[in-house]
Amino acid sequence: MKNVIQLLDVNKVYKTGNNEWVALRDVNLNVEDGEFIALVGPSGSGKTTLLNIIGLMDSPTRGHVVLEDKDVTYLGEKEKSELRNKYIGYVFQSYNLISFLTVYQNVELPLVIAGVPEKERQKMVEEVLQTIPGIYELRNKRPTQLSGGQQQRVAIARALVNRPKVILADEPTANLDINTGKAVVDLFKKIKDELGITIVMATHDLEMLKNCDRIVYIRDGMVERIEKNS
Ligand SMILES: Nc1ncnc2c1ncn2[C@@H]1O[C@H](COP(=O)(O)OP(=O)(O)OP(=O)(O)O)[C@@H](O)[C@H]1O
Repeated sequence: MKNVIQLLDVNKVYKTGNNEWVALRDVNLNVEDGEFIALVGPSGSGKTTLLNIIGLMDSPTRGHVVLEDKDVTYLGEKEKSELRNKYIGYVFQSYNLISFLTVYQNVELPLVIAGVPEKERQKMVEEVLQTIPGIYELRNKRPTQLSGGQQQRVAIARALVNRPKVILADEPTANLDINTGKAVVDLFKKIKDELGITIVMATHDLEMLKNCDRIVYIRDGMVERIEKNS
């Protein structure tokens, strides 16, 4: 199987004043095309830092990030942002929907930013609203009129709309009750199975691991162990 993401000896050191904090130490990880990976670890272990580095929102202090055979570690900002738009969809704990836009407009926004013509946008938004169960009928509502689970589904639709290769999800179930959280993880599994999209999800909730292919345990910025899910 082809690797979509490779992390090679990735280190991240944050400097604040005279203090240094090593957030990631020599992280090596390969993610295969179409895999569903969970990053698990306690608060402060480095999960968000790792997702930000994979998602080209932050750079490692040392080491390399390779996306589909291309070393992207030291690309310029412009190239990184182009890759981000075309390659990666993000899902956050707090949904990050824009409150004065409708569901439809929130999902459409990445396409507006990417300059996709209106006709094509309409087709792509309609398609993704139909792919994610239970949100098509909400398309004219605003985020504040939706439940947490519905908002997260809209955020997932927004992450999917530009047909990314990879979805990065940072604690996507943390604000949801257990059943709604499990439904969101089931949805990731469906997206992986039906669309072949690679998913990397950070979570500290061991109840959310059932659908994952591999579980990467992170502790103190290091990969402690990797387990295959049976
Ligand atoms: N910009 C920053 N400046 C300094 N230290 C930082 C910065 N961002 C993160 N850190 C530190 O790096 C460590 C890893 O943080 P990170 O957010 O990646 O952990 P996490 O596993 O995602 O935690 P949580 O589950 O609480 O979100 C933490 O100790 C954090 O305080």
